[in-house]
Amino acid sequence: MIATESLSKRFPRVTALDRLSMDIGPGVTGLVGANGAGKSTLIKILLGLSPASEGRAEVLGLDVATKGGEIRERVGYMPEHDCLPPDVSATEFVVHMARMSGLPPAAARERTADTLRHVGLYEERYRPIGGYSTGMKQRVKLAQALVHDPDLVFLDEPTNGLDPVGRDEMLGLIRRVHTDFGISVLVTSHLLGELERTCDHVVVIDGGKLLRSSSTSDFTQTMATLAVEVTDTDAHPDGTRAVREALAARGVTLQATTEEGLPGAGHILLLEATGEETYDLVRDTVAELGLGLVRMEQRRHHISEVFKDEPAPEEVTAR
Ligand SMILES: Nc1ncnc2c1ncn2[C@@H]1O[C@H](COP(=O)(O)OP(=O)(O)OP(=O)(O)O)[C@@H](O)[C@H]1O
Repeated sequence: MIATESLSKRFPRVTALDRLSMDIGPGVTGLVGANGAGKSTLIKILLGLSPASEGRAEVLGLDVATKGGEIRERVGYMPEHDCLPPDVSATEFVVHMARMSGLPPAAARERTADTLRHVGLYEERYRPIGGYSTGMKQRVKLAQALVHDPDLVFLDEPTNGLDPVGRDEMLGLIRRVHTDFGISVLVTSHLLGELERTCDHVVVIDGGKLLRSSSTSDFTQTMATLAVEVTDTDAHPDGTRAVREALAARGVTLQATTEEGLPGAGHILLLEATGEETYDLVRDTVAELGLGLVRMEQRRHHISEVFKDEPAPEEVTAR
């Protein structure tokens, strides 16, 4: 679907992409990187909107340097920032975008209604966009990216500005773009955790360089960290320590880091989760010690935190 070969983009003061080589197949792929990693720059080059300084890239087998127009006919794009006209309705806007991509009027109206229904905006479709919530605006942006039935969509930070429920809904919608319509997706985020749940494949970039490109299952195996926080009791005045010792005796790998927990509770224990059985083991251990479980959650990693110590590979093509 997407292939880049030693792709670089240099601005006068910054190298936004640095010899990036990767190969992305069909399905839902996450492009993860901290702010400024080069995600939006890569998307603009892949759409043929901005020239690369060096190297080459193909989207759907088309060279981005010469076939930008054809690429944009077959690829949908949801930009990161708010770019919606406030005084028109979702229907008017999406019909307009469908017409811009070449659909005749009747087909544009029909596809708009279908797409707005799919993104969950059907009831609200005649209200002006200016009165929409952030989540609704993100859905309009998603709808306009899908309306011309592309083979592939680029979604730039679609969960930005959303609360946890809105994020989950958007991630579910993105998954269905692929499962219901067979459209492949490249979705960017600065949170690896949320893409783990949605994507088949994850590409991580940092400072414009490729850090890693692998299937999501490979990631989750190495990344599943469980954060556990317990209360103290008279019998166990340092509850965290008691749990740590009991879990270590049961063969659970504990990570060195601890951090402050909620007021009144102990410190946070970080441990490696190998699967559902780790959750059961923690719950049973805490109960046997007579402690209260304040929280047990899978850690959502901030990408810069996870990868800051890893050396960047010279050139990696993983797929
Ligand atoms: N037109 C431009 N002129 C100069 N520098 C730019 C330009 N566009 C991007 N950059 C720089 O290139 C680097 C990569 O930016 P880019 O927008 O691609 O990052 P990003 O990963 O998409 O992050 P964000 O999510 O914050 O947009 C940044 O240092 C940015 O300041």
